[in-house]
Amino acid sequence: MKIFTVQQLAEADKVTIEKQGITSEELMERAAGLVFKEIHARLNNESVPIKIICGIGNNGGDGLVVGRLLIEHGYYVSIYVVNFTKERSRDFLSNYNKIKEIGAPWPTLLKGAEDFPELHPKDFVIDAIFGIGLNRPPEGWVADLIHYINASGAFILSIDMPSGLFSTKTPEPGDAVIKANYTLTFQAPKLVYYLPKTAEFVGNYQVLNIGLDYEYLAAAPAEAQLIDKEEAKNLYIPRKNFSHKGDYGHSMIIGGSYGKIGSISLSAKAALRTGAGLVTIYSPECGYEILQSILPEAMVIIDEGEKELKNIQFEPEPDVICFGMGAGISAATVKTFESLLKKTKSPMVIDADGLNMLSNNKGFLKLIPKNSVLTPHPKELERLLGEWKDDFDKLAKAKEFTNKYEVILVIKDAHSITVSGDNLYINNTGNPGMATAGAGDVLAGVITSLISQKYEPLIAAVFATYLHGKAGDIAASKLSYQGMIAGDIVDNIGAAFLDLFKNDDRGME
Ligand SMILES: NC(=O)C1=CN([C@@H]2O[C@H](COP(=O)(O)OP(=O)(O)OC[C@H]3O[C@@H](n4cnc5c(N)ncnc54)[C@H](OP(=O)(O)O)[C@@H]3O)[C@@H](O)[C@H]2O)[C@H](O)CC1
Ligand SMILES: [K+]
Repeated sequence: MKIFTVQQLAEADKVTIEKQGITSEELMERAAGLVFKEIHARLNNESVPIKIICGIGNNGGDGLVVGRLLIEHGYYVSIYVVNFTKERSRDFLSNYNKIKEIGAPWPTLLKGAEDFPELHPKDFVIDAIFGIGLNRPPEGWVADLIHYINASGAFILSIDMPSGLFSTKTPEPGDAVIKANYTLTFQAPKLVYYLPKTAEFVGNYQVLNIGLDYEYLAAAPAEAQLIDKEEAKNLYIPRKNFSHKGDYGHSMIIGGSYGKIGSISLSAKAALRTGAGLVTIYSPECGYEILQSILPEAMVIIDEGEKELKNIQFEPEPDVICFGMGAGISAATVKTFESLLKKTKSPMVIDADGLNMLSNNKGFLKLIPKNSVLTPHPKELERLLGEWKDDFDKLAKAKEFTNKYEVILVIKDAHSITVSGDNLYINNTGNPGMATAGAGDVLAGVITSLISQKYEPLIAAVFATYLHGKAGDIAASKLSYQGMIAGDIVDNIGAAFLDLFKNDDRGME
């Protein structure tokens, strides 16, 4: 699903009104009508006190429409208007008048802290103060009102955006931003729903399709792509009936050191479970017996170093090399990594200590084969890119980095983001149970395996991140967030593939 900028959504609004021959008020009625429908379906005429806090723009207008429809359906509703200015949007005003037309009392005007409504933990608060029109931080008593709503303990449903949350910057601690339990948003999710410092304000969310002009949206370049099952399914390459292991490539997993052999075994097992034809593990000598006994499906080549990699030499050349898990950063390992980078021509996957070595030796960056996939977690990313001001600055720096070195970055987080040039792919699978040792090693193995099966490196990165998260979700559904470990992610990669085609007649082919 495409994620658009606020400017694109405003433009889509205009185009829709023109092409569909409707008024902006009709579009508001349509959009807010969908919000009402969702609330009605959930509350099912329950007699919960509903308090709608409206601004004076179109977000407030949405709040008024929702209020009118709820009143007409017999709900117990109080509507408030935050009077931070005398200005009113046109569609706000016409819907303000409609409240009177249905015989309901006028909304209560809030002019300062003395007017704040009483709020109780059992109330259902609808936040319609600011939407995507926010253009400066809320101040004074309006900011206090936002803090007051947050502190009430009531259930908060935000319309379109939690009020006070900008679409292009992250709040500072203490800023006035509604902390929603749920957000109902129009047409497309917003980038801030997925970033570490902003997602917490959004709560759970749902996207309501308000029928904005399809042609405009299809042609508009996406700010980012959200990767869900539909998108992931389109990336899948079916396996041929007449094929052999050579068709699915040879992955080589290089890494490990004394006490950290488990990491490469997880990557290798993940590569096998993702469908690689052949997997070779290249390890220090101390890994030989361990790896041969725990993973009979993999071949093992050992380095001359007993406890660490010292002189990486192998034959034949694999289709793809994954480097770094558990490798350590000793001087000898750094040196042999440098020569590996110099002699490798095809895209690599670089993870963990491989990334640390790149950060410590920035001169290595230009040696990375084009189109390689780097998979840093936030700390590793910071070492690579330097400090950033906020999540937006981080993404700008990441784009610059991938452009400069012609590589692909998978920024691992709750919503991992794959960055390639100016393109962002936001993953929508995964869960907090995956914050566990070895989960990253598994991801590196999945990406490697897909590249060996001739997926383009960018597609491999995006698809692997989806599958890895889905495998984690399936593992968590059986074992809990706490009880799952990285090996369980590996064990459910197959189920993640099957899930792609659940309820689909075509099956996996
Ligand atoms: N296509 C769609 O997605 C549709 C969206 N709808 C809804 O419309 C809002 C956006 O409405 P808009 O009127 O543009 O803006 P807001 O309601 O978010 O804000 C209103 C005005 O408030 C002023 N403002 C901004 N920041 C502050 C602040 N910190 N303090 C005080 N005032 C502020 C600003 O006006 P100024 O002239 O004062 O600058 C805003 O314009 C969208 O989110 C949806 O809810 C439609 O209903 C349907 C289609
Ligand atoms: K809002």
